[in-house]
Amino acid sequence: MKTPNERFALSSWRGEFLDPVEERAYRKHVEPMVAKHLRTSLKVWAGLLLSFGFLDFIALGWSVGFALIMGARAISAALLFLLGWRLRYNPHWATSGYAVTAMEIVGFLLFFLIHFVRPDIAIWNIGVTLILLICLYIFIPNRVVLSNLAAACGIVGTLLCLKLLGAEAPKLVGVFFFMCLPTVVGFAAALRLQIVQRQQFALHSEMVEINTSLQHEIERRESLEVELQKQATTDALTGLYNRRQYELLFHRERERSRRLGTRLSLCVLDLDHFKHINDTHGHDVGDQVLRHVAALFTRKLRQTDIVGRFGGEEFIVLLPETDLECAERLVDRLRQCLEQAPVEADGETVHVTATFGLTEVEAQDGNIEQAVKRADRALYEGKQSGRNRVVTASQEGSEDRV
Ligand SMILES: Nc1nc2c(ncn2[C@@H]2O[C@H](COP(=O)(O)OP(=O)(O)OP(=O)(O)O)[C@@H](O)[C@H]2O)c(=O)[nH]1
Repeated sequence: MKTPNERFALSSWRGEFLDPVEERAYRKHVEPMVAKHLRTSLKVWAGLLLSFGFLDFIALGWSVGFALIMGARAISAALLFLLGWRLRYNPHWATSGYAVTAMEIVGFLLFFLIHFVRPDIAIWNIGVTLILLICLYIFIPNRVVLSNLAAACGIVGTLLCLKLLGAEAPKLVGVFFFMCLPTVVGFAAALRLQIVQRQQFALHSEMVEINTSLQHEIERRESLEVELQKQATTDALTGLYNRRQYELLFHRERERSRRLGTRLSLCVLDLDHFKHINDTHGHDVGDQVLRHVAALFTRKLRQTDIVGRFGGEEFIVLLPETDLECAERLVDRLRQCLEQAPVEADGETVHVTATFGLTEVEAQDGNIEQAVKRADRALYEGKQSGRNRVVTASQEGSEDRV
């Protein structure tokens, strides 16, 4: 794993990232903006080329020389427009810099023609070359190496043209130094700009990475919180509410039924001879039976009914908006369902029954314990009188239902 300093190290003379992966990422990042600016620059370049033809016409009139220069201008402008159009579909050409470098070299070659057709404006031609040299570093975005190459073509070509037109060595040396000046200035400015832009990109990338890892950390902590919350409120084996959570839900439901004046019933149930199931079929099968019971009750009851596991093989069901009579019918249906739905576990069929103790939550019940105690008493009676039955706890005593 590279450190940020290694990843974002820059070449001091190319002004590009030494790491090719980072350089590619940077170019991709700036591609749309660079391609847009380059397209505008190419249009301006082509417009200037064509409009300067007017000066040639004033100097040369309708002549072979004018036709040659205008032809060269028209070819250059057409190539510039073509490149601008292709950039729309290949925006990476802008950041790679090769296409525009080739265009500049072709442009220089056509420009050299003017030296021969209009030797009368040699000083003007050299002046324009000086401006072109500095423009190169703007036209080839983010690639000073390629700008240097195009500038070298421009300088060597201009000197060659002047030599062919008979310029002496001192003049050539003077022009050479003169042309080096904008080249050095353009190179230094572009290199500095390139380095600063890439440094900004490096900072931006680091920020994005830090943000992303922070986001992941937040998500991890959120899911951990959800998991902890689940562990704190539910029973790991059955997924039902545990005793602690059940007490909170009981209080909420009791308050609601008091406020709305509705009835609330509570049922405690205990599987019959569960120890025997464990001893005969093993603890794993016993666990499967507990899960089966939890799933069956959750499926058969309403969404508003609340099922919990109070530990061991004891379950509790809270039935909002249900009076004792309705609750008794409903719980007896549950009892029958359980009796008629044996558990298929590890190739064995295990018949399960349960005994249910039922009570209605009363106004004077301060907490769940009082209601559970009544239901437990009824449950105990049910166990005593033969199991697999619903026993209702009432003020006077308990009523049996088998
Ligand atoms: N497999 C399994 N067994 C459990 C779990 N919790 C408690 N038990 C077992 O449940 C059995 C409860 O046995 P008892 O309290 O004697 O009750 P019982 O055998 O159902 O008898 P009655 O309630 O009188 O019908 C014990 O053997 C416990 O070990 C559990 O999470 N998984």
